[in-house]
Amino acid sequence: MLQATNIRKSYGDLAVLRGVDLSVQSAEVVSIVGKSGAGKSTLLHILGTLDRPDAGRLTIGGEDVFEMGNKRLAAFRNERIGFVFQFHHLLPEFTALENVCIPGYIGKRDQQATERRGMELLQYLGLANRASHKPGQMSGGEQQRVAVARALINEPAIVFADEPSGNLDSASSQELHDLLFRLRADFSQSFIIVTHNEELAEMSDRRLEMCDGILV
Ligand SMILES: Nc1ncnc2c1ncn2[C@@H]1O[C@H](COP(=O)(O)OP(=O)(O)OP(=O)(O)O)[C@@H](O)[C@H]1O
Repeated sequence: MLQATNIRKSYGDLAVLRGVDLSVQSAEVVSIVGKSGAGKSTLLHILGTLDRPDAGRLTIGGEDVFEMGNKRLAAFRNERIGFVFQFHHLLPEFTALENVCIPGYIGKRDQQATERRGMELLQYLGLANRASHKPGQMSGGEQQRVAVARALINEPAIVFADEPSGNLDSASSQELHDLLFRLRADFSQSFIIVTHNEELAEMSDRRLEMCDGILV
């Protein structure tokens, strides 16, 4: 599903990524841990095509992403990649359903089909009765599940999550972690998750550690 080879990135004299290799299969959940400043977010942004490396190759679903121009890459990102961040970044003036559907609207997908899938996802996540609520009317755990539905609306090849439970209490964290594994089981969804949560890292198929600019 994803193959990264010899990914390198420096900021000035600071070599943050020194040749990262990673391959992720369909329906695989991979966690990346490591101390603060180790380069985890830098790597996740590059694998998620939000940033370009200084060197290295990345294929997602067989497509060589850094060979694409910016416009094509933006369309590819919209269609094939989902993101879940620590802070859900929902738009406060839109309902839960509208927030979930935004990547579908941006990708100019059929509006009715997008909204039908959005409702199905909210139902799957136990949020059907929150569809017309705005983020401010929902709990932190509910908002983060809406963000997960938004990540899934375009049926991405892979979902990247940066500290997805970092801002949740322990019960909501547990619920979110269970949800990720349910999505893997039911939809063969692949995830790459940066986390400081050891419980989540231990549940994953592989727990990798960023250390001296490489993954071990
Ligand atoms: N745009 C940038 N310009 C310069 N230096 C940067 C930039 N982004 C990150 N860095 C530096 O690169 C290193 C890796 O940062 P990164 O955010 O990837 O670490 P991290 O492992 O995700 O840390 P944390 O666990 O604290 O989120 C840090 O030393 C950081 O200060």
